Amino acid sequence: MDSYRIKVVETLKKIFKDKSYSNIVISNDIRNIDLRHQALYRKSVLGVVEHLMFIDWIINQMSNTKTKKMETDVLVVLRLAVYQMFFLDNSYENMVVSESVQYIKDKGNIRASKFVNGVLRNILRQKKELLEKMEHLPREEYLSVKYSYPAELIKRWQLQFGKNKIEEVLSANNAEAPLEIRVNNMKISRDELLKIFNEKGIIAERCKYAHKGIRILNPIETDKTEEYKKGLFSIQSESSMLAGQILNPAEDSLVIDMCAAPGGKSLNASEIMNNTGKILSRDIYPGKLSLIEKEKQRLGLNNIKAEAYDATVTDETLIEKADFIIADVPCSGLGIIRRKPEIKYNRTEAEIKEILNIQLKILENAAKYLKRGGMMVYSTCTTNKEENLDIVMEFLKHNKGFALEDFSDKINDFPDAKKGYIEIYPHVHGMDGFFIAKIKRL
Ligand SMILES: C[S@@+](CC[C@H](N)C(=O)[O-])C[C@H]1O[C@@H](n2cnc3c(N)ncnc32)[C@H](O)[C@@H]1O
Repeated sequence: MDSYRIKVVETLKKIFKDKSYSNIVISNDIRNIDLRHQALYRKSVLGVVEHLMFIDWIINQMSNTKTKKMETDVLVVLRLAVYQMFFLDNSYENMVVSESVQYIKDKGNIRASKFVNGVLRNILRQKKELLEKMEHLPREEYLSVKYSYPAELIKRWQLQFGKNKIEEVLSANNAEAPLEIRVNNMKISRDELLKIFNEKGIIAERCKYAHKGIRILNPIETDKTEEYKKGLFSIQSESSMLAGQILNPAEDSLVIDMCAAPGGKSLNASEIMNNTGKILSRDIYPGKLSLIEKEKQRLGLNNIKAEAYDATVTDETLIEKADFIIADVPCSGLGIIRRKPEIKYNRTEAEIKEILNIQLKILENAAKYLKRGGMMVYSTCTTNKEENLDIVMEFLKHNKGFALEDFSDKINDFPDAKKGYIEIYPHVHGMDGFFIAKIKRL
C-alpha cells in the first residue's frame, strides 16, 4: 500500500475507534505526509467520514458479517477501498483491492485478508447493480444512504427547507469546503497580498462578502508560507469573518468576547481596531487560550487579554462596561458539516435541545456587560433556527432595552441585514452555515 494510504487508514482508525475529531487528527497526522499527497490524504479521510452510511450500506450488501461486528483494521480498510471505488478515480480499482488485501496480510491476518478480497471483488463485480438497488429504496432511506445523513437530520431539514430542496441541501453540505483566509489589515492590504500570491502561482480571489477575505483556489499549505509566518493573514472562514465586519468595533473601545477560543473573532476585532483599546477574550477551557496567545504574537497584536471564564456565570465586575460584545456561542455545528463531517452522525435532538439554555444564558450575561448605546453580535455556526433567531427573539422578549440593529451598510445581497440578522447557508451562499445577529443596547 502507498505510504499515504496507510496513513489514511491509521488516521481513520483514530477517528472511528477513539472517536477523535477528524479536523484535529488530520492536522496532527498530515505533518508526516509527503507534500504531494497531502490534498489527496485530506480528501480521502474526510471523504470516508462524509460518505460513511453510503459506504457501509454497500459493504453490508456484500458481506455476511455486518460492519458493526467487524474488527477495526478490516472495517477501515474496506471503508477506504469502497470510498475509492465509488468516489475517486475508478481506474485503479484492482490496485485498490490488492493493496487493501496486502495491508491486512501484513498485519499477519491471512483469514481476514481472504475475507477482504472476497467482499471487495464482489462489490467490484456488482457495482452497477448495487447502485440500482440503492435507487429503489424508499425515498427517505435512499436519501439517507445516498448522501449519508441520519433520517432524523433529513426530517429536520425537509421541514426547514422543503422536500423539493432537500437533495440540494444534502449535497451542498457534503461538498468540499473552500479555503478562506483573513488579511491582517494592520500589515498589508487585500490587493497587495493577492498580488504576492499571484506572483507565487497561488490562485486566489477576493471573497464575495467579507471585505478582508481571500479564497484560495489551488490547495497549498498556507501555514508554511512566508506570508503566514510574517502574520500577513490568518485562516478563517468567510462566514466567521463576517461577524467582525458586522460588529465593526471602534478604535479605543472595550470589547468582550464571551466564547473566544481559538480566537478567530477576537483577533479579527483586534485588527479592525488597529490594535487599540482592549479585548477581553474569554473561554471556559483554559487549555484553549494558548492558541489565542500564539496567534497574537504572530499577528503583532497586543490589545487582547485571554482568560478562562464560564460565560454562563455573571461577572459583576463587568456590568455595563463594554462598548462591543461578541457572543459566538457553542452550538450544534450543523453549518460546518463540510469541515467536520462527523457532526451529522453525532448530534442527537436531545443534545441540540440541551444547548439552547446555555446559549440564552450566555446572551443574557453578554447583554448585562454592554454599555448603553453599545453593540453586540450573537453568532453560531449552525443553520438550526431554534439556536439562532428563536434565541434572539426569546432574549428580546424579556429584555426591553435592546433591539436588533440594521447592518445593511456592512454587507451586500442579504435583505435580512436590514432587520438586524443574517442566515447563511452552504446551499445558497457557498459559505459555512452561520447565523449572525446585531443587537444594540438602547
Ligand atoms: C463557536 S466556538 C468559538 C469560536 C471563536 N469565537 C472563534 O471565532 O475562533 C465556541 C467556544 O465556546 C466555548 N465555550 C463553551 N461553553 C462555554 C461557556 N460556558 N463559557 C465560555 N466559553 C464556552 C468553547 O470552548 C468554544 O471554544
